[in-house]
Amino acid sequence: MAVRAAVAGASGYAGGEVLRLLLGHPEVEIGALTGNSHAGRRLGELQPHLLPLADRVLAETTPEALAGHDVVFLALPHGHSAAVAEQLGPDVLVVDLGADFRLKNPADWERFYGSPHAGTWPYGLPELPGARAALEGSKRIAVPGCYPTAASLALAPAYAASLVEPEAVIVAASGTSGAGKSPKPHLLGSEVMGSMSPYGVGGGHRHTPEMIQNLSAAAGETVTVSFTPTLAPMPRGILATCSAKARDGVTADAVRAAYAKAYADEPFVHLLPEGQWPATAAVYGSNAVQIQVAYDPAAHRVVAISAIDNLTKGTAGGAVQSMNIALGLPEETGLSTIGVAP
Ligand SMILES: NC(=O)C1=CN([C@@H]2O[C@H](COP(=O)(O)OP(=O)(O)OC[C@H]3O[C@@H](n4cnc5c(N)ncnc54)[C@H](OP(=O)(O)O)[C@@H]3O)[C@@H](O)[C@H]2O)C=CC1
Ligand SMILES: CC(=O)N[C@@H](CCC(=O)OP(=O)(O)O)C(=O)O
Repeated sequence: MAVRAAVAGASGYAGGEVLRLLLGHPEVEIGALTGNSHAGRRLGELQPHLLPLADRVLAETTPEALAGHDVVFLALPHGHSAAVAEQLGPDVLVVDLGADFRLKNPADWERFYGSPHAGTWPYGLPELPGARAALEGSKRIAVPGCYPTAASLALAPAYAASLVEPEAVIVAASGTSGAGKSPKPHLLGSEVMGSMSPYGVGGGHRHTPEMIQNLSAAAGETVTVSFTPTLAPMPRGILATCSAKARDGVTADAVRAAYAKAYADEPFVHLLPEGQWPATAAVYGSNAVQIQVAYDPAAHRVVAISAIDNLTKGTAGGAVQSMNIALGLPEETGLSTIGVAP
C-alpha cells in the first residue's frame, strides 16, 4: 500500500523540492498540500515545474488538512513546526525541514533563535556516526540545515579518526535559494548577480551551534567552529571549504584512508579521486555529496571540501532519505545521484 504524504509549506522552495522528489518516489502518494499566504492558489501558479500537481489547490496549514497521512513534511519557517507537530499524533511520521528540533542544548537554541526550545528529534543526516540507527523506525525527524550538512560531512571523518585538533574553520558559499522564496532586499537580482558577499561573520550564523554539535559528537570532545557563510550568484548549491589543524604525526595517506573508509559504503557521499575537486554544478538537483580532502604539510592542516545541492541533499533529499530509513524502505528509493550538466 502506498505511503500517503502531506507537505506543509508546499509553496516554498523546500516544500517544492520535497514534492519534486516525491513525484519520482515509487512508494509515495502525494496527499494534502498546504500554504500560508498562498492558501487557495493553484500550485501550478507557484511551482510551475511540478506539472503533474499543477491543478492542486493549496489548503490552509491546519491539523484537519494534514490529518489522515502516514508522513507529514513540514517546510515552514523556524518556530512554526512544534505547534503543528503536536496536533499530528504519535503514529504519524513527521519530517521537519526547519531548525526547531535539531539542537540538543536549549541554551544554544535560545541564543540563536530567540524563542523557547521545542525539543530534540533524531537527526536526519544518516551518514554521521550513529545517526542511521536513531532514524530507523522513528516517527520524528529533524532534517539538518544545509550548511551543517555540507560542513559536517566534510569534517566528521577527520574528527572521528582523531586526525585533527578540535578547532575547525569553515567557509561556505551558498546559492540564493538557501534564503527561501519570500522577498528580501539583499537578494534582489541586482544585488546578487556578479557579486559574492559574506554574512553572519564572527560566529553569528545560527548554523554554527549545529556544526559544533555534529563535529563534537564525531570527535568525542568539544570542537570550536569559525563559520563564515557567503552568498554566491547561483540559484542552488553549497561549496564548503573546511579545515582544521592536523594532529602531530598525521600523514596525507592516513587522511585519505580515513575518508575512504568512512564513506566506502555510503550511497550518496562520493570521495573523489585524487586531483579532482568538488563542484556545485556536478550535484545540481541530485542527492549526491562530492568530497575531496588534502593534507597541507606547510600549514599542517587537513583541508576538506564538499559540494551539495542545498535544496536536495541539503534539505529535501536528506528529508526523503531519512524518511526511507524511518519507514524501512531502501534508503535510495526516489533519490538520484545524477546531476544536471552543464
Ligand atoms: N531553502 C533551503 O535551502 C533550506 C530550507 N530549510 C528550511 O525549510 C523551511 C522552509 O524554507 P524555504 O522553503 O526555504 O522558505 P520559503 O520562504 O521558500 O517557504 C516558506 C513556506 O512556509 C509557508 N509559511 C510561511 N509562514 C507560515 C506560517 N506562519 N504558517 C504556516 N506556513 C507558513 C509559506 O507559505 P506561503 O508561501 O503560502 O505564505 C511557504 O510555503 C525553513 O524552516 C528553512 O529553514 C532547510 C534547509 C535548507
Ligand atoms: C543563502 C542563505 O541565506 N542560506 C540560509 C540557510 C538555509 C538553511 O539551511 O536553512 P535553515 O537552517 O533555515 O533550515 C541562511 O544562511 O540563513
